[in-house]
Amino acid sequence: MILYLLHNPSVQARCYKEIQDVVGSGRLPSMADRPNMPYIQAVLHEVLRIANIAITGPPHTVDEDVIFHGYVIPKHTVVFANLDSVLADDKVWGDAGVFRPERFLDENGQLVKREEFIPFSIGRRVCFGESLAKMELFLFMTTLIQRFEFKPVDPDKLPTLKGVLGLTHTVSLFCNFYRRVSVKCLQRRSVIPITDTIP
Ligand code: HEM
Repeated sequence: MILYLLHNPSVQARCYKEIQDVVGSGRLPSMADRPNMPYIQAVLHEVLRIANIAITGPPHTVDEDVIFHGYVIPKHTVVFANLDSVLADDKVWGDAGVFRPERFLDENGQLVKREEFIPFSIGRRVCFGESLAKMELFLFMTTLIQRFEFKPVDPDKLPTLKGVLGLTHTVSLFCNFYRRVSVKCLQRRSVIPITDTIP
């Protein structure tokens, strides 16, 4: 998410404004704030869609012969579900390659559920940690954006959005964290240590 915020400073600014409007600077964001922060939720959805970390999910096998779209998949064949075939499909999203959080908002600015949003897969083996992951992402990102502004190390050269495909789909990121003035208002025990540049 930090990488996409570096590339989209106006999105970062709008996230910060929503945090200021709903939480302010005097306390930490909590899960009780989440329903009141549709824009940040839309940004998280868009990051999970466009930068899906588990493109195929783990391997599964079919436990009986299956005919799928005219193809015979014999019993015990190892199969991978290509989640990106939906998450990055222009026929579904129109402009799948574009980072556009608004696609998850309705005309009133409220979060909309899209059945094609499947970064955690679907069905019986859907990700066991989906709720936990969404909660962690919300709390981590709102807390970080409340305290820091993310800026590229070299303003003339943004880090690449191109991912590295391995067991998971990942990126390498170098970025500067600038402490926001408002952080002074937070209680000391809630201040986290920082370094200027994170790998
Ligand atoms: C952004 C974060 C995460 C993403 C995108 C993600 C995505 C996925 C995907 C695509 C699968 C494969 C589902 C399938 O086989 O069809 C999966 C499985 C699984 N995930 Fe996650 N996951 C995330 C975080 C977590 C976390 C935080 C936990 C646990 C604390 C977790 C626990 C699991 C488990 C246990 C399975 C296997 C479920 C099963 O086979 O029944 N995941 N996840």
